[in-house]
Amino acid sequence: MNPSPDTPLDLPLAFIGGGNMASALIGGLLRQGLPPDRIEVVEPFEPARAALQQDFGLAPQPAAGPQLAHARLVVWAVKPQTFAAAAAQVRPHAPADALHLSVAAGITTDSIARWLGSQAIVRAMPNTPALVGQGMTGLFARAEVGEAGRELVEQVLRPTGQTLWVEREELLDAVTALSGSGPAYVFLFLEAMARAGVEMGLEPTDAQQLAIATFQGAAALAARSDDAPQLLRQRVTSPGGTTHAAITHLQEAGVPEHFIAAMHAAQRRARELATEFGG
Ligand SMILES: NC(=O)c1ccc[n+]([C@@H]2O[C@H](COP(=O)([O-])OP(=O)(O)OC[C@H]3O[C@@H](n4cnc5c(N)ncnc54)[C@H](OP(=O)(O)O)[C@@H]3O)[C@@H](O)[C@H]2O)c1
Ligand code: PRO
Repeated sequence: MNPSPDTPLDLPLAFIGGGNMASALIGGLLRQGLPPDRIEVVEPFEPARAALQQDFGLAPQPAAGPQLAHARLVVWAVKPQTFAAAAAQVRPHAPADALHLSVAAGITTDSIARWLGSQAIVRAMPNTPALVGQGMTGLFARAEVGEAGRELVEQVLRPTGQTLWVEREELLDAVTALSGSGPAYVFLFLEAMARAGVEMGLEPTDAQQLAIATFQGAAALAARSDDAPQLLRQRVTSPGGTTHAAITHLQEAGVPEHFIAAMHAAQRRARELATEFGG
């Protein structure tokens, strides 16, 4: 279980839950050359099973059973609310030495270890741009997970975008508030910018193109530049100009503070999920 980065992944995997996040990861694995018959999926929702079959040629099953007996890696892509019940169904069938990778928000590795009777657990917090290979995933491994296990997880996630390991598990709640939920903040801004553009007379498709290209361009500039975002912002803001008018309006309305408070709310919710559903 120690594949090099260039070796195509070829080991039996199981996904528990076959919804949005599972599909993003499975798409990446198949693009890497993993044969579809190496992937088992447990997914009780029939339309989700049909989509996995049609999109990826998989044969998902509605319930856990002997099909999980050979899984080397078990990926947990169920909602926090259903994790405990799913773990009780899977535990009798998953191999004792399998590595477990959870993408569930909030649910701690202590809870998962208790539910599964295993210490070999990595927690991941991906985001939906994983679907187009531009995701950002925060990772935390329990002390019992060795280097080979970490490398396996990185290989599974490589086609979905970037990864970042954190040393303390609680930091995953901050990752969740920032990059896990983050695409929704960006989409909210995109909606508002495009709506304003339409109010000012632009065609909806033109407004959308302008808004999306602006996000892509600004993000690419920030990623490639050595300068801080604050300096990049100042370069757009001519004294007494249009940007100054807009930024002044946002600051007077307290938008930056509200935005920071919103992210703290997301972090708090991640902690609440742990206590509500990790018992
Ligand atoms: N979406 C995101 O942006 C995002 C980002 C990072 C992390 N996550 C995490 O990823 C996890 C999955 O989120 P998602 O957006 O992919 O949700 P989703 O699309 O609803 O997928 C979860 C799937 O799990 C199925 N399921 C429920 N009980 C099950 C069981 N006992 N065994 C197997 N499968 C079961 C659900 O079926 P039913 O619909 O029938 O219940 C559903 O199809 C969550 O824990 C979330 O915190 C999501
Ligand atoms: N989607 C999940 C949620 O909203 C976790 C981060 C993104 O709870």
